[in-house]
Amino acid sequence: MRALLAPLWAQSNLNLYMVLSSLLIHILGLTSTIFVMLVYGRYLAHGIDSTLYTLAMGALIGIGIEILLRRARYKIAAALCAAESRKLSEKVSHVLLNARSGALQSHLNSPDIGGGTTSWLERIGQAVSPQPILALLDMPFALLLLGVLFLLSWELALCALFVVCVLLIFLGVSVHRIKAVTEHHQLAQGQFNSLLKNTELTEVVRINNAQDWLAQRLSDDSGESRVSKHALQLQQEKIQSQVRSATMFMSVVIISIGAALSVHGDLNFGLLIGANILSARLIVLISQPIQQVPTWLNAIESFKNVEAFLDLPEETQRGTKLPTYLGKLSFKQVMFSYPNAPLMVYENLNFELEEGECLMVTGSNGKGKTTLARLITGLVQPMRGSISIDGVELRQVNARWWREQLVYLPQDPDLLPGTLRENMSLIDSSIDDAQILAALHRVQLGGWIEQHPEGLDMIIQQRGRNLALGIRRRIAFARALLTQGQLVVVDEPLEGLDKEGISMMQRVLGELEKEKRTLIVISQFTQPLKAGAKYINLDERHVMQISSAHPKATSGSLEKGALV
Ligand SMILES: Nc1ncnc2c1ncn2[C@@H]1O[C@H](COP(=O)(O)OP(=O)(O)OP(=O)(O)O)[C@@H](O)[C@H]1O
Repeated sequence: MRALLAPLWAQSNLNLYMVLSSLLIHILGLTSTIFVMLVYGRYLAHGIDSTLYTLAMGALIGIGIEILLRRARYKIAAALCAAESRKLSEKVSHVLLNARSGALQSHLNSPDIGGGTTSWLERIGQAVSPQPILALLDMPFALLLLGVLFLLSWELALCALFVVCVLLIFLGVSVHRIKAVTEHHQLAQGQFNSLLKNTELTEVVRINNAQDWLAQRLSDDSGESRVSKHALQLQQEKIQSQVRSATMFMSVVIISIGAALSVHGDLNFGLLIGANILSARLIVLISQPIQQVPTWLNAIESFKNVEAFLDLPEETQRGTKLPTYLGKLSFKQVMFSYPNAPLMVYENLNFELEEGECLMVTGSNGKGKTTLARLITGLVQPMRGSISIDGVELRQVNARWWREQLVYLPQDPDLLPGTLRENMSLIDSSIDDAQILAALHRVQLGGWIEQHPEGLDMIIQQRGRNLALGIRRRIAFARALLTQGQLVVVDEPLEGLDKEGISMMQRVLGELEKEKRTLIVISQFTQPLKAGAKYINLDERHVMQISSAHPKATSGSLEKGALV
């Protein structure tokens, strides 16, 4: 809660101004009460018109100043809230861009996080906004009104206090109920939203004739979400109706007791009306922040999520940068499992590669080939054991520097929204068009780019999914080659490639090997190996050792020939 009220102590000078202006606003708020009392006491008693004009003018000036002060206070609060929201979203963006990928994915994929960073920030933004903040700032001034009411009539002040206490008890019960309803609503809404996202997979739905199935799920989940929303609205309406009833009840109590006091000569009529106005304002000041409770509950839950998110471990940016990386890589007793996954991916993985050596990694689907590439690239970290490069623990190494040492072709590469040029020079903005075109020629995309009307200015859409798979993989390979890294990791290098693409891949990998780069070729097909290449079969689940044996090629890879 303290964090949600951060704008209240963000900048002491502005906050002091807000507090002082609130004090003035509430003093000026007494204008109408004083006006009524004076009209009754002076004008009605003596009937002098100029007294009425003066009083009316004074009241109008008071109200005018109050309006101006409220407006200025609102603007300051809005600026402070916007600054706090900006700070928070910058922190969240920083974590999104720098947290360890594995930790980030498992956190965001967890079922009970309710929405994701955008909806967290949206809910927090609703609470960290001027209206709820000012309502809270105004609340203590209820004591000022109560004090003035005591000065006017202690009997009426006690009555008002009684009504306020009754109202607070009722509101307390409603707030308690609304807490449970809000939690349920957030959960139901989260499920509905995640299902809605799946409807974006329209082709899968159509190909599998899954319209009825999805429509039923959507209807069930939207029903659940609707029911919980109605329950929430009902509770909100209950709070508002309690406030309305309390206002009317307060009026009846004040007028009745006040009338009785007037009859006995203990209170004049002007005081009675003034007390009635004050008590109505009292209810407003007390109830305003309480009506914001659903917004705060929403935000508190989201804030807890954001706090856990901000605690995610970041990639090592301050770690060691080796003067040069020779290309050695070693895995020692590496154990790895994805968070919350029932099975270990590896229990004890060992291998060592010297500079310029070649390793072939194979294994059936799901045996951890891609995971091995993710461990090498530092996207995920081992639970036990060590990965070292040139004898230095990978954990200690600066993550950005390490990525510059890698030529990594993922199995399912993505491109980022932007131009092709921007995509090709992500790792180093000084890469020029000539270098990009040379890389594209190297993967035999020279003709393709020359024929394209926009050339390197072509806009990449849908993470590159609008491009043919083979083209996207070649672009990703060309982009990876631009790092000139010493360690080459290619995951299913032949996937999606045509005959020409396959011979390109064989040629380029051969060139890289001749350049003495260390090569890791990951493929579910046991490629015919070059003599001397090391080999790991991840199907052998126990201790996995390098073997120089020449595995038989599977039928899927026979015609493709040796990769390197
Ligand atoms: N992000 C993830 N969270 C949880 N489990 C995962 C995640 N990614 C992969 N896995 C699991 O880890 C295991 C190894 O997956 P991996 O993708 O490394 O296998 P693979 O050998 O590359 O498979 P394929 O041949 O199909 O590409 C699988 O059981 C998979 O379900």
